Amino acid sequence: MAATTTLGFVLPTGLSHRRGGFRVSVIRCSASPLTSSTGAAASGLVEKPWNSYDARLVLEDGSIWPAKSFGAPGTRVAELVFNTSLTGYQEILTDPSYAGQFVLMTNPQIGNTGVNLDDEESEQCFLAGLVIRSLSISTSNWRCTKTLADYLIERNLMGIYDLDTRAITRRLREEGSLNGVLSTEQTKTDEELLQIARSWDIVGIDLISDVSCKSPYEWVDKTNSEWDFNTNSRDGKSYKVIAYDFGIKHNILRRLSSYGCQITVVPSTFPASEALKMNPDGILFSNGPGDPSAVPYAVETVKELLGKVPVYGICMGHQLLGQALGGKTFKMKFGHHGGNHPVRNNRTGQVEISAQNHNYAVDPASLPGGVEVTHVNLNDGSCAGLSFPAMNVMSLQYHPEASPGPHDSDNAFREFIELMKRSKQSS
Ligand SMILES: NC(=O)CC[C@H](N)C(=O)O
Repeated sequence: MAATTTLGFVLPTGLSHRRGGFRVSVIRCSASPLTSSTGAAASGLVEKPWNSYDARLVLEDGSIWPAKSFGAPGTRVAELVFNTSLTGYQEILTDPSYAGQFVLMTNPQIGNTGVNLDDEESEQCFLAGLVIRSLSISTSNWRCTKTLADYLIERNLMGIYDLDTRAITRRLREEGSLNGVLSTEQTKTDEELLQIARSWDIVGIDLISDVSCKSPYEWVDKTNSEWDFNTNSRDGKSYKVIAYDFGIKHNILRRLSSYGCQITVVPSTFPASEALKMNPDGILFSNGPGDPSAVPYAVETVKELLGKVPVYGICMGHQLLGQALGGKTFKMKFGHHGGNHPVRNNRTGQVEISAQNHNYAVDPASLPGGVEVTHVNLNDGSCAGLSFPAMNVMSLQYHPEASPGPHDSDNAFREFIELMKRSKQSS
């Protein structure tokens, strides 16, 4: 049955939603603009120092969010997630784990520190677009080399503002993650965009192959000496580590390097047999985008390495390890994205405030005996870390390297060094 929308459109019949349960009508939602480029003097508002034009965010539940664009033009489909970090938008923009996603920042004002070359977490921006309430009218920071708007345009990345990010976040918390379409194309109707959002899915897609490096390389950069910390616990020894790049963030490599690791980064498809021939002291499985159950080849590689050498998994790496140990992963309602997630370290009883970015998790009930849940997310009780001492395995669902976020969990890098040291001594 065709349905009439609030705008008087008639939705094409057969526009049924794949998950069901959503309202069929298209609903236009609005947020009063915080800035204006037309009649600025008359209204008393400040003239914006960027070019903006109309844009829309259309969500698969039928809600339409008129907005202004400050980034690249175009039409993109992706999964919308919200991030509660107060700052660190540049690290978020360059975190390859966000491939296939739009990131909505809950902090209402973004852009005031601009961007710089040092805070990049990878060479590229892989996410599909940035959604914010308000773009800072002025940019001021001693490290700033460019405004956020110029950066997005240069990287052909979409960015929109002037929409009610608080209302959208509440919707995501209630309904769960939603697919959506961001568009600046006025020729496309709301219904066409809705159709695109509803016929796309992130589940079951291998997003790792697009973000992984194409050939092995050596990594040497440490954390800048001015900003390094936890330096007392270093023993000056060097450990040879192979880092599997499933979308690796540079700060994982900087922290490993600061702790004395000599690192070779290898592509996601690098054969386990070749990795073992390089005789590493340890192997790191990195973070990465998308559905961990959609990359069985990576799980196979992890399985082949288990028990041969100490291994450390971070986020996607943790999820691959969970599967390689015999467990299952599942999609969470809206995931964890932010720099303020409390995690309990079950071994010490201490609580760490952690940086997180994931939509999937390992189901601890699916894991075999002997695998220990070492960390628990205190917001929802989900599994945040694993250990399997018999095979020298450790993993975290979150980001001990921060960037952006607190450094409470940095000690996990020292634990990996200890694991490699003990294994070396006993062999
Ligand atoms: N940061 C990551 O490695 C993300 C892991 C995975 N893609 C998820 O969303 O759960």
